Amino acid sequence: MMEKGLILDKVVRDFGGVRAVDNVSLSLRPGETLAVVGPNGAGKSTLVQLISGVDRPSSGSITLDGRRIDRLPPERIARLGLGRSFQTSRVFPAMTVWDSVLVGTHMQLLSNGKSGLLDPVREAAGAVLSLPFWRRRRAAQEAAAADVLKLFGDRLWPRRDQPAFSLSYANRRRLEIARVLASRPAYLLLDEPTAGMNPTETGEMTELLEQLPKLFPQIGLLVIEHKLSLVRRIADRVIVLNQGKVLVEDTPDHALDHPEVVEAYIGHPREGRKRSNAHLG
Ligand SMILES: Nc1ncnc2c1ncn2[C@@H]1O[C@H](COP(=O)(O)OP(=O)(O)OP(=O)(O)O)[C@@H](O)[C@H]1O
Repeated sequence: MMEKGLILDKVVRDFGGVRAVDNVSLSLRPGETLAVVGPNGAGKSTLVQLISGVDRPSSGSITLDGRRIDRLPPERIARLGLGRSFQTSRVFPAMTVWDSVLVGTHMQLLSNGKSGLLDPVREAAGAVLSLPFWRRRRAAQEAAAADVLKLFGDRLWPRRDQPAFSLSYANRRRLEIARVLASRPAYLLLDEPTAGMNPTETGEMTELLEQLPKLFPQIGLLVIEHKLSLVRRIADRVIVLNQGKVLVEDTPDHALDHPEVVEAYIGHPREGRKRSNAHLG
């Protein structure tokens, strides 16, 4: 039977003499939020690149819903249902907020298509002649785009006609997440979603991430994040990486209060939870 989930089995990535990812096994199931944390150089970014197909493991395997993906290019992996955001925002600068999110809804069509491609003649005819199938689909896409933009409160919806380049840094990051959400991925990989955000913006993003499993109950969320207070709030499970290896895998409180984890983060074992919280959020 097909095993549902994103599954890494003994994944290794060597760069010359440096083993950036060392025998990492993990699984993310539909409906689950998994956070991956670790100090600088732990291998988090390399892991993201491997899962999303930007880089290939030196050994080991990665499967998505039973299908090997570790030799597939990123766009194929995206069409199989893995959406991702980047550490720095990657939006189309001249496109409006609205059109950017509509592009996301279009990605969903591609991943639903059997071959991953739409019939160009039918599509062109639909658009030029405004055929019923095309109008119906367009209306559904517009409704989906509006729903996703409204998830971000008044941050994006009132700015929907603005080009992405005119947005603040935080709004560009929100837009990137909105676009990938609009593609309705089965699994969503968020690479430091609050990087560069101030405490208010981080708080809003935390609330949104808390809401996502309620809004999209089947989505599997994999979040790479430095802010451990956010991780404590959103994650069902936490994997702590250190020097490429899985140091601990547990519930947030157990994982983040584990003495080895505290030591890996701050260089010495902590003396009490209160003190560790000051460092570990
Ligand atoms: N392309 C590369 N060539 C050589 N070494 C690399 C390469 N990419 C990563 N590394 C090394 O692999 C190790 C893990 O790096 P990685 O960027 O994955 O860690 P990280 O946990 O994402 O760190 P940070 O939190 O600082 O982003 C580091 O020692 C890094 O120097």
